[in-house]
Amino acid sequence: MQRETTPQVSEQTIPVIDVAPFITGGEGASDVVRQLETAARDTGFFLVTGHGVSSEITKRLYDLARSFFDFPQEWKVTQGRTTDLDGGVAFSPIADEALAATLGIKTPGDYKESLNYGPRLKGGAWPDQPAGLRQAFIDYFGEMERLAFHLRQAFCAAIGLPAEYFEPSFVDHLSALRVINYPEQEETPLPGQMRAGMHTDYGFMTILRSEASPGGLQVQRRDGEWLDAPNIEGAYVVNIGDAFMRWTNDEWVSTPHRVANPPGDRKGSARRQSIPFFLNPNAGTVIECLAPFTRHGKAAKYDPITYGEYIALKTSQAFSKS
Ligand SMILES: O=C(O)CCC(=O)C(=O)O
Ligand SMILES: [Fe+2]
Repeated sequence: MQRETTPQVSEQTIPVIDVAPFITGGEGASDVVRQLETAARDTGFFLVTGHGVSSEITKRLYDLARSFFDFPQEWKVTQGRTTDLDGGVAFSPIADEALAATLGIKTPGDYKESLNYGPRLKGGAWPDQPAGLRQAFIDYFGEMERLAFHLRQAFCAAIGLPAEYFEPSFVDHLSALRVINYPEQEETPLPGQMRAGMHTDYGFMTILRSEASPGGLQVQRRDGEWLDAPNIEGAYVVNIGDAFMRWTNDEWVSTPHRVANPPGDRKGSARRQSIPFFLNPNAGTVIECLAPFTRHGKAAKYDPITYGEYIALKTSQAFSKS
């Protein structure tokens, strides 16, 4: 389904899509594919329900990460600070990262702290408390891999590619799982400082477990206005990343988003914890305009690049905030 014109801004919302008919292969699967495609072209953001992700595994990771963040700062900063272990953990303290730097915008570091893990990413030794933290990351990572597999297959159906087209790119994939704690803000943030500055995600797609809170996820519309992402219990927010946008010749969009500060009167009651899973292909994957996006005489906008080269560039930008 090819769209001829840019949608009117007023049509731009973040749809909620029940993906169960696609996953189970039932009636309505093609309707799911159509809804996903429309969302991926219009805002690049949608919520999914009917995804089959275990609520027990989600809750276990949420609760254990929360216990970790409750430990004193002096102890946390000694955890996961080396980078010599595949599948280790990395702790990133408040203001360590400024996401807006990836868009060339200079801001103070984001008002958040996070725990980061990927089976093929380097990190440090896991803390011995809270017990079960590592296993909770591993189990949730598995849940995300399963949902991501179904979504990739649906994307292939939407684009007109064989269902398994992307699978070689996800052998030994470089995906990352992050739990983010946005603490209550006792003090007024520095000028320009946000919970997470405006950015796009780097990779293929992100699957986010969000949380309703004053000061939450906002998505930028084409006219520059910010939409609050809806919060639906048990739903996941999915968005297209830059690498996939490039793969589709910019037809599927990676949309800027940010996490707003809580309003002044809610500073002390606005802790928020989110869990993004960044789905990334393996380093050798060549990102090169997919054939269906050069139909009708359209030219590929970008040269081929390996994902390894691409991610190295993006990451170095995010951590150079001075
Ligand atoms: O916490 C959120 O809701 C979004 C975080 C985010 O966009 C990111 O870490 O890339
Ligand atoms: Fe993001």
